Amino acid sequence: MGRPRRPAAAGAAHLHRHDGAELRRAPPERGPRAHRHRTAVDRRRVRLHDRRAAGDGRHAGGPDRPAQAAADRRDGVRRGVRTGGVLDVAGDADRGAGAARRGRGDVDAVDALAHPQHLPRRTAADAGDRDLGDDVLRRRRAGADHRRLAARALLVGLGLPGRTAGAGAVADLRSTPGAGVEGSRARAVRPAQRRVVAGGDAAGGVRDQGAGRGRAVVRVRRCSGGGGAGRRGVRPAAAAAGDAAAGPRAVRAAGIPGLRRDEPADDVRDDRRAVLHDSVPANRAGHGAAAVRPGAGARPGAGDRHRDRRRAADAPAADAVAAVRRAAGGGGRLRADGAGRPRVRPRAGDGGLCAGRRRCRAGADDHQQRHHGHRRPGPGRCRRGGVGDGVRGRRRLGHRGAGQPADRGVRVVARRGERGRRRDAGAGARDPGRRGGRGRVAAVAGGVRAGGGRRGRLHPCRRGHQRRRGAGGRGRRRPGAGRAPASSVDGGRRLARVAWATVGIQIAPSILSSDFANLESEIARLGDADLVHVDVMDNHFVPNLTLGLPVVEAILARTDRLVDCHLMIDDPDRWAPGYAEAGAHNVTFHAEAAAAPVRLARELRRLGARAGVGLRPATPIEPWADLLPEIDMLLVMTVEPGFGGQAFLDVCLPKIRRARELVSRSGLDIWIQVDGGVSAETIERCADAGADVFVAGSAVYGAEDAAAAVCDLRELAAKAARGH
Ligand SMILES: O=C(CO)[C@H](O)[C@H](O)COP(=O)(O)O
Repeated sequence: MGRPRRPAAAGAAHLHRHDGAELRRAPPERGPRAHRHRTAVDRRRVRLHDRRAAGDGRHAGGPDRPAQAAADRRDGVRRGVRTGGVLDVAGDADRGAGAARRGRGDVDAVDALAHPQHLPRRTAADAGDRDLGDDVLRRRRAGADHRRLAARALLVGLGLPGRTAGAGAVADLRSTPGAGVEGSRARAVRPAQRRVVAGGDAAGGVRDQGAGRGRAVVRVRRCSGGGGAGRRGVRPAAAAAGDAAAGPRAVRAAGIPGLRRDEPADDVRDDRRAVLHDSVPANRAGHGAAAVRPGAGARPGAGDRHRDRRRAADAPAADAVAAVRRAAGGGGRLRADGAGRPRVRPRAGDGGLCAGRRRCRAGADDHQQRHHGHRRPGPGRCRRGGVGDGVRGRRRLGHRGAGQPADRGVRVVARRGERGRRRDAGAGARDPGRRGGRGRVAAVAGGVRAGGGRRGRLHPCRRGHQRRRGAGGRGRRRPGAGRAPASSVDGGRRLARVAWATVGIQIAPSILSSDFANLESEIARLGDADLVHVDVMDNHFVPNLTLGLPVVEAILARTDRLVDCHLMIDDPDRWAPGYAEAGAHNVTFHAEAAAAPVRLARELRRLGARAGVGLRPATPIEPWADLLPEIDMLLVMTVEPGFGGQAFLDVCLPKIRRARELVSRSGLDIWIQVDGGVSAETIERCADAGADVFVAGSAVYGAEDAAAAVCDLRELAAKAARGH
């Protein structure tokens, strides 16, 4: 038996949806049968309509909207914003208002601007309360074309779980007296003028002020706590755990038009903020608007400091938006040009001894007598003049000046009779701390050959086996130049003769093989080592766990050696800058782990470190050919990274050769470092292939005399390199 037909439409209530479609419903019949045919929404709507028709004073003359529905709608909008969007995201829309009310961002959210069919469906009950949402959406859509790329990023950002993306826009719709954008002139506007300047960051919020009073402004405010904001100032290590659960670190480019590559989640959030910010008319982009500039997001730990600097340097909001757009499109980044990287960090003193002494195996007084002709040098006499003042924690001076062509200064070997007198090279002088820099070291008969850094003479350990390396690649000995005397340990007398050398060969002992319980003394016994190689492993990128930033900071505080950080970790985009900021001389991240290597390299340089890129044995060098100008060092792994003491992989030698060819052809001065299984047996092969920085762990710390091992390795490498 069929269902009884509903009564004819005569007398039916006429309701209209917000799009104008008429809703025809049966008149409010009383009785159980009629109720069975109504949805819950229908029941409520019709009941309210009946009440209104009956002259219920509460709704007389008001919009066709029950108070509860208005509250629901407002709640929906609020939650839509909270999920990082302006309104409901597509997934929520498809699931209906209920889902939207739950305020969940959908990881697969699609671009609502590009696909209007995904705009949220609204019920008639919502129609009267659509002003805020529709207005915002309309404006967003109108402006979508010219900022499509960023808008996509925005909507990708919507897909980030609420804890991260959502926290970026904690909405707070309250009926409080209206005010403009926080920090700017407070003023009320008509509903049609509403604009969302939402986004902000984890510390930002959106407040619809005066909703329901005919005046509404969405207000950006800063607040502490909540979401990512609560992590501001927390050390990265602590934040890591939270973030691991918080959401993706990168937004996959695949399938997302406009995204050319995987983007770090943080950057996408920045883009999202920029887009939202862009919806603020220029004439209203006051201080409050500046609060949502890109980069205002809550990245924990060291990132905050970078961001704060960027923020301080940011131009007006419109410029910032443009910059972010550029960044989204072309891999650019809000950064300085990298020139004149300031790098200041505390350096430990050496108790009045020169750097050469620290590399010399002779006793302190013997060293002074033999190499300086006196028992104790005055400050500033030695190669690292000024450093050895015995003052712990003093800041290193003499940073490379802005615009200086990196490290081209020539070291000076003092002439006889000029001992202790430093020859300053003027503005082009290299940072004395950058001994291992890309420059050359030269001493020429009769005096200074070229404007060099503030150097003393070379320690004997380094003479005679240094080679010159031209800007065009691996250098040959300079024609006509004599070899440094085999034995110049004569108090400096022979230094009046020709002696030139370069710093082409560098030995970087890896503390991975040292006694971790005595790191300070283990580093102190490295003799003439150029760099201290620190292997940071996270048990994700490699199956081993070593140490992290706090230990590196401790090392930096206790040695004036140059620290070379090799980050074998996931997500270096996030963590590597912290090492640069801490004062590491060189920070190497792995090509296989970085989401945006160019951006990261630029950031590292901006922070004053050299940027290195590491390649596992199976990772080709060729894709990096065009990116060489962005980096300072290529690290060719000659073992699978993770552990010391492994056997050298000869199969990696061709890659070292190809790397050297590429670098030579580029005309750039880029170090080529080898790491893994480097020993007295293998170092010559590496040097012959073109490497110039050699990491050695077990070969140095496994030796009885670590300092002697360093000298021996250098000697072998230099000999092999001289063949070039
Ligand atoms: O990065 C490394 C391991 O992943 C180490 O630096 C390297 O292995 C040095 O150790 P050894 O010289 O003993 O091979």
